[in-house]
Amino acid sequence: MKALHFGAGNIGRGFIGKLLADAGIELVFADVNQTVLDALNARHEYPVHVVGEQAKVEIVKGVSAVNSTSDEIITLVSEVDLVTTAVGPQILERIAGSVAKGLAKRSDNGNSRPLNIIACENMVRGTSQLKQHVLKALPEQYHAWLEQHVGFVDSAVDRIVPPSEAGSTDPLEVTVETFSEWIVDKTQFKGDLPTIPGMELTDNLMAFVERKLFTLNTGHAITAYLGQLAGHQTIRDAILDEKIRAVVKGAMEESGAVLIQRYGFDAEKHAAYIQKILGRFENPYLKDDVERVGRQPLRKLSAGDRLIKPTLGTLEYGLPHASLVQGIAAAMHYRSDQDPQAQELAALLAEKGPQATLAEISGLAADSEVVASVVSAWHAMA
Ligand SMILES: NC(=O)c1ccc[n+]([C@@H]2O[C@H](COP(=O)([O-])OP(=O)(O)OC[C@H]3O[C@@H](n4cnc5c(N)ncnc54)[C@H](O)[C@@H]3O)[C@@H](O)[C@H]2O)c1
Ligand SMILES: O=P(O)(O)OC[C@@H](O)[C@@H](O)[C@H](O)[C@H](O)CO
Repeated sequence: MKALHFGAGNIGRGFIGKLLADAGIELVFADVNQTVLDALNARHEYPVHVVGEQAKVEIVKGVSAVNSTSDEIITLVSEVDLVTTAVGPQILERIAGSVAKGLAKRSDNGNSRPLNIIACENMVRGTSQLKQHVLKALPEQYHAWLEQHVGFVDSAVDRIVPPSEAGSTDPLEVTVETFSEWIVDKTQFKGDLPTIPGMELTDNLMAFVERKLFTLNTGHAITAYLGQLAGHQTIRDAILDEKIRAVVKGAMEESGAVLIQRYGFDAEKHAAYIQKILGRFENPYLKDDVERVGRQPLRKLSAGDRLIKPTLGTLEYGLPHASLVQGIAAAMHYRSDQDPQAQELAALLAEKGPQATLAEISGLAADSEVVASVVSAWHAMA
């Protein structure tokens, strides 16, 4: 079996690529970072530091890499059995063009072996969104062929992988926590279901996607935003701050109450899930900056993402949302010189003020009670 994985970044090297290579799949990474590409092609292996009480270094072997903007992608897509991505939600549209060209070539070549494509991004049904971008770029004459031979499989992916420690000189080295979870929608595959140790199959993906994104990522983002406001550099320092921890736990519980109503989760098990996540944020072996976790605040404040979607759920079911409101207000205070979305957020706030800015980014009604609560929390935090 051969796979093409877009994005040789933290989660690409530290989780998805590692699982595929460990399963004996011939793996080619596609990326745009020339340093990483050159190192992968020079060494064909890299170290993964799995940190925890019993730290170990695992070597991922037998990998190679191509530039994601080169025509090699087209040939690879026409040949491989599996395409995965971990590039960031905003990049999916950018890779869709070459994926579409590769699919057209695959069809022209008469390759009717099933191909499955799995986007491993922090978003709800990211692969389905990639499919829409691919369909837009693919001439209509190939659409029926695509429906017959290409599976677009949605997934939920969970493993905290910060960038390597400052001071590391190896561009390929990656440090990961022990925990990992990759859950894919088994109803969307074409051909036989693959057996890849570490990849779990489900027919109830939405529950898992929302459970992960609206618990871990909701809490993670709020830890980052409140952490930055309180002057903490890392997620660990922030979550060890009792005031922050109370809001983060409160927000995960508020979001959890929505998930319990929506998906019928067991309340006790969900409380244990939250507790475990708090422990993961505290991990003394990982140095995860609030700036990584808070990155791209406009994405994180959008209607379908980790802050607004759970809040909409509380409105739908008439449930409390005071901690989520604190988290949204803190997100609107996020600043980073490295992050264009943080700059855009600051510019919008300066131009339009908090009420109009929040309404524009999140889709919430400007005159709603919840927007008024966020605005007042935002002023209080300033
Ligand atoms: N790091 C984590 O803890 C984690 C965990 C779960 C999910 N995720 C998700 O995985 C995705 C990637 O996150 P990350 O933390 O690995 O980010 P990252 O920045 O470390 O990696 C992204 C990689 O994509 C590459 N890239 C950018 N444009 C590209 C293109 N056009 N073609 C191919 N590659 C391109 C970048 O060069 C980089 O190597 C995001 O959607 C993120 O939400 C991350
Ligand atoms: O990757 P983002 O920007 O969507 O979110 C930042 C972190 O919350 C995220 O990368 C987590 O580390 C990850 O989702 C853990 O599974």
